[in-house]
Amino acid sequence: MSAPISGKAIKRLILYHYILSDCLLKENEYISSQQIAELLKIDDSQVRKDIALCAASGKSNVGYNTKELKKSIEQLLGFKAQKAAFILGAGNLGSALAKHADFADYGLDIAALFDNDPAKIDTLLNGKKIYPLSELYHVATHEQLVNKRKVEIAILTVPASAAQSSAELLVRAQIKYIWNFTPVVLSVPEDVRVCNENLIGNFLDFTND
Ligand SMILES: NC(=O)c1ccc[n+]([C@@H]2O[C@H](COP(=O)([O-])OP(=O)(O)OC[C@H]3O[C@@H](n4cnc5c(N)ncnc54)[C@H](O)[C@@H]3O)[C@@H](O)[C@H]2O)c1
Repeated sequence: MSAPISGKAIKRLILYHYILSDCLLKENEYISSQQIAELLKIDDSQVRKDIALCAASGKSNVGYNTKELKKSIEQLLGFKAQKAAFILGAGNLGSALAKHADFADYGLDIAALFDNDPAKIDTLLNGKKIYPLSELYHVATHEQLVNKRKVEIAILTVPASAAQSSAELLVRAQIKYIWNFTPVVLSVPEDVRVCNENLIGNFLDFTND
């Protein structure tokens, strides 16, 4: 089995993918690692090392075929493999994420949303139904039995006060990956992975010179 790709490499590869998508729009057939490195203000050798992970090969003097390299990155990062997710908390953030069209391009399909506001329950958001949180287990089971897909990802955008109890419901519904936007350190079993998303942390990191 090949070694897992580091988080930093994944983030750089996604930036290369943005650049390649832009090149394709501009009908640029080739791009060199140097051009990518200059755009991102990083080392050319780093770009070549990352691209080597996709087993893509360039042509001397012209560089990489943009279409092929974009496809190789998509294969490497599994953009085409469909991954279904639930959103818990259909408020400002949860709604914005549910409407984010780009998720589908990266293989992330929002299967359903959950909330506890009676005014939101049974309404549709971007074509996806909002269920009461009490139906989480039932909807997860239905997805598995009827729609033949296991939803293992959840995006947590409830208020902080509801974060831990929601995480416990997610664990019971066999969710294995929680993308946690709440400002709460969740306590979950070891086999459940939590990614804590923190815009303020990123902002402070970025402005902390
Ligand atoms: N990670 C970040 O950088 C970042 C940025 C902004 C907001 N946040 C966090 O994201 C969360 C959502 O923020 P928002 O602005 O969308 O809030 P919001 O109030 O607009 O939305 C919260 C939603 O959760 C629902 N809700 C409340 N209690 C619930 C429960 N027990 N079960 C199910 N649903 C419940 C509410 O009805 C509402 O629809 C908050 O925890 C906030 O702190 C994080």
